[in-house]
Amino acid sequence: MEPILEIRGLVKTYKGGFTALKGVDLSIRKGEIFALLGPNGAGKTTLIGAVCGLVRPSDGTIRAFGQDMHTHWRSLRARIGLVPQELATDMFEPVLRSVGHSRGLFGLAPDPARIEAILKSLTLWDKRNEQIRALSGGMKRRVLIAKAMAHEPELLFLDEPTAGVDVELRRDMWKQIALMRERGTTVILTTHYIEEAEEMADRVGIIRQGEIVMVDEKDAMMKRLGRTEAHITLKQPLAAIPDALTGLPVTLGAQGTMLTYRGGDGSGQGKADVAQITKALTLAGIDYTAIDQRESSLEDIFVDLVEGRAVTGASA
Ligand SMILES: Nc1ncnc2c1ncn2[C@@H]1O[C@H](COP(=O)(O)OP(=O)(O)OP(=O)(O)O)[C@@H](O)[C@H]1O
Repeated sequence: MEPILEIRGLVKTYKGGFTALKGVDLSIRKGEIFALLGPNGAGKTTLIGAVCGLVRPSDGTIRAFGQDMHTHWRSLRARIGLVPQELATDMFEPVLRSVGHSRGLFGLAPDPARIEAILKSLTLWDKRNEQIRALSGGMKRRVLIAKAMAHEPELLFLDEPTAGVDVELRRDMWKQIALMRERGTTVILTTHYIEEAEEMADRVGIIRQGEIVMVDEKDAMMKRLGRTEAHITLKQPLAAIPDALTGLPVTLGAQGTMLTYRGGDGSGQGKADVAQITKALTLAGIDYTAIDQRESSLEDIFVDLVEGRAVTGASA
């Protein structure tokens, strides 16, 4: 199936000469939730801006719904929604009018029933007659989502949808996003909250310094890059790593009382290795008092990738 969005060789060099995107390739599948993860300044907002017409690309092509965005701009842009990080306009408008107005901007006829349903689903209906500026930060964010949903986009970008919102609202938003996906909307969200990507995304892309360093199914990424880390506290210090552990990724701490294992591949190999280590220690008569073992999360994987430690490979 043709991707719903296909970005090829996208470059953005800002006026001052800074290149924020260095030839990005990315394909988004219809109906998926795609999380674009990256640290501050990685180029996430620039990438979204290029697709939504807020940033003029310096080079590259963007195709949406099988057509070139540059040549079919108006008709394609109307099918794309954007929830930006902040609301720039409309502060003095009442909620209902502002959200309703979003349809008109994209040339759609008014649909009060739909607007009512959206506002109710975001628990904004009671606030419909209030000016947006009078709402709390979290409520303002809901208004942004409502505005983006109002014109029934097939492809929806959410730029840091839950930055600075409380846990309850974050969970609410995740539910909203899941609902949109159920209705067939393709969702691309940017986030630095790894938890958000881990919770929501089907696929994850990691962007660093204007380059996509990895794109993969979330589950596959965790499996492929997953690691087990185990710290084994020994009763008596050792002078060297026991022979029985030769060949395993084990280090001995400076005091000789802590054996650390870092290895595995997310497939269970790590756990098996740790079991083998403890068995070998017991057989060698080496006592230990504690084992602290954990599997790496998407967060660890992300930090490794961003710091350039992990091997990259998968492509868009
Ligand atoms: N208008 C601009 N002129 C010059 N440089 C810019 C402009 N907009 C962004 N940049 C630079 O481009 C780089 C990427 O910025 P961008 O906002 O896309 O990153 P981001 O990944 O969205 O970051 P954040 O997570 O902080 O929102 C940054 O170094 C930023 O300073």
